[in-house]
Amino acid sequence: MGARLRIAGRFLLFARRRRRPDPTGAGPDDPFESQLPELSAHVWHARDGELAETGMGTMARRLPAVIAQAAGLAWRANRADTAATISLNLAAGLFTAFGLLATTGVLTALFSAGPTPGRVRDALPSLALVAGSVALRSGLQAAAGWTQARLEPQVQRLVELRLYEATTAADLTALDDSAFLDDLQRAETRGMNAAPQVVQHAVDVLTGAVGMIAAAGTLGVLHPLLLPLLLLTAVPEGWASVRGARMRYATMLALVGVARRKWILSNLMTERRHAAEVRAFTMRPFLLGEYDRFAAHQRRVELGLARRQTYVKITGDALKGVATAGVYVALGVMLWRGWVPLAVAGTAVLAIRSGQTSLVNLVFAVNQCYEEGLYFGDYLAFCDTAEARIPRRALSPPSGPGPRAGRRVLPAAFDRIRVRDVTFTYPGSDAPSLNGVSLEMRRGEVVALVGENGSGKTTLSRIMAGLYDPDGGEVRWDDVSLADVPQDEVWSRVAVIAQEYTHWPMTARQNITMGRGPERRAGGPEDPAVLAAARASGADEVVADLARGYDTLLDRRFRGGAELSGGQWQRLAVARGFYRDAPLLICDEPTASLDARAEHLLFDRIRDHAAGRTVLLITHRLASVRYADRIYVLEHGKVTEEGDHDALMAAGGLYADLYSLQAAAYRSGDGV
Ligand SMILES: Nc1ncnc2c1ncn2[C@@H]1O[C@H](COP(=O)(O)OP(=O)(O)OP(=O)(O)O)[C@@H](O)[C@H]1O
Repeated sequence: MGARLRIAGRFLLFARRRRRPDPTGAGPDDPFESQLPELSAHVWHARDGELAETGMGTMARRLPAVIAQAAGLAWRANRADTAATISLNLAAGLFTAFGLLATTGVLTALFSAGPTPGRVRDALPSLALVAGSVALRSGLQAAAGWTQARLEPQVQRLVELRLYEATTAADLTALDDSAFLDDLQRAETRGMNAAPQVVQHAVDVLTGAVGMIAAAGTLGVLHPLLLPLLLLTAVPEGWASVRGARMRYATMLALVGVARRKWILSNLMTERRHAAEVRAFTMRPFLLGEYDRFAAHQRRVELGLARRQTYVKITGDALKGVATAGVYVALGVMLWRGWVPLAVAGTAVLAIRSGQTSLVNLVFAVNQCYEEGLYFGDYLAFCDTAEARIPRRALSPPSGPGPRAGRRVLPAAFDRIRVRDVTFTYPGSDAPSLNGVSLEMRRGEVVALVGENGSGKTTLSRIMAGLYDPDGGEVRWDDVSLADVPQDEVWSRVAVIAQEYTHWPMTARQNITMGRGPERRAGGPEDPAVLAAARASGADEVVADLARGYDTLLDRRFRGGAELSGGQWQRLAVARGFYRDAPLLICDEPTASLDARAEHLLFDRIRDHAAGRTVLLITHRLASVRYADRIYVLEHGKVTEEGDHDALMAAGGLYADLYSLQAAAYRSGDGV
């Protein structure tokens, strides 16, 4: 009963959605080119081909697969609840059929000859059977509703985990790929939520089908001609539902790019970190105007959808009315001709009504199951794509004492790291960002990478950190190539202080340990490693001013949360790098936000830190680079100069130019 009410409610919502007014007359076929040229790229319409497949035949063909997927998902989420949901629904259907057949007994007794009290008495046993089967059916349906309600959150959890497991392990370049990001958004915002819906609608399909079979079986028993009449009423309803689903899916696909742009713009207008710039650069009218442009387009497309859906619904309803009238006329003719007795005709009317209700539910559930199945299909396709983009060597073997055969281990105390002839092009880029780069670092050295903006320093550091795989060439720690080592093992041996680091919305301690260190017990001493890292980076001074010290939550969006300045955040980011205590420390512009004293101190600390370890330092502050053991100058993805400060100054190349420029600015006293 609950399931029926839910279906009926959803049907009303669905019908209401279809009946929205349409003042503009625009539809999803509107040319994007004329209205939103930036969204006309083929990537936004990459799935157009799929639409052509979505018809009644396609639905019939694909539905079993969708139901099988739903069943498999539910089975993995919880076997007992899945088995209970299916068997309880089947049992409820049996009792529906039984109740309908028992009704014939009631009507036969009531329409027989003889005095009324006697006829009523004769009908009582059948009546008791009808009442009993109705009560049992309701009880079984309620129990099925309960097990189904238990199942849905478990399914949701399963699909969420799969998606996030894939996105956090996928190759980093996947997240630079706009097609991947589009698919991710569709999978996350729509596809993932479709999973429990698919399971729910698959159960509704089962319930509707069982109810329908019960009614059809009863009609077949009563008179074989009645069965095709019932099925006739299904065709218009089915046609209208399938067309409606197809239109909605087409619209969703057409709007996916617009939805993503709107989402990006809404973030820009609501996120705290953009708020100051939005005001200072008077970007408000621009952002609002852009948002409205996309929203207006979306509204036009959706109104067009509502208009076309209304036509389809009206046509479907009219055809269904004609078919139902035909059924009753046929029943009348059968009665008139004496092919069926009155009691059977009475039961047939009940069975037809019950069958039609089940049919409406079934058609609606099939339609919803298919529609949600399309979104769920997007989710599954995305998960497959994302999982395919997890490098095969990404993760260490889950258990066991050592690496699997063929896997190498990075030497803990390496002598040297060699980058040999590394080439790398970002996906979708024409020009390589690195073109045959080679360099060498020995243990205990501070090696600096310098070069103008866009010369490839960050890209190279990411390859050395094992975040990107080079297209050509290799990185070796002694005789072990990074390509032969599980990525998570590389990451555990490298600490990166990134140029664009995250302001983790967590406590100051968690910002340093990033979930690695043991949580301090209340009142217990602070982890000495946290204290040492904070001292080395100057984060200890930041924490000393926080109301709850290391336990202070660093996010103003939460009550009691604190906010830090850019330089204070950077000190925490540096502390995070030191805390990891890895043999290779990569510092990409670690002092960009630091004041002069903190910067000077930090370069000293980095040199201290290098003792026994190795540091790759990327910075534009060339005064700090002069003490590096070796300096590599990158230009347009190639190493053009190499040596220590004195050698490079003597060479008189780009390094000498840049260094002299900075030094002159300081000497003249008017440089900034
Ligand atoms: N995610 C990306 N996708 C495509 N191209 C990228 C990406 N990141 C960087 N690039 C390109 O690669 C080249 C090198 O960029 P990289 O960030 O390595 O330079 P950089 O030397 O670190 O610059 P900066 O001094 O400004 O930090 C640039 O031309 C840049 O446009």
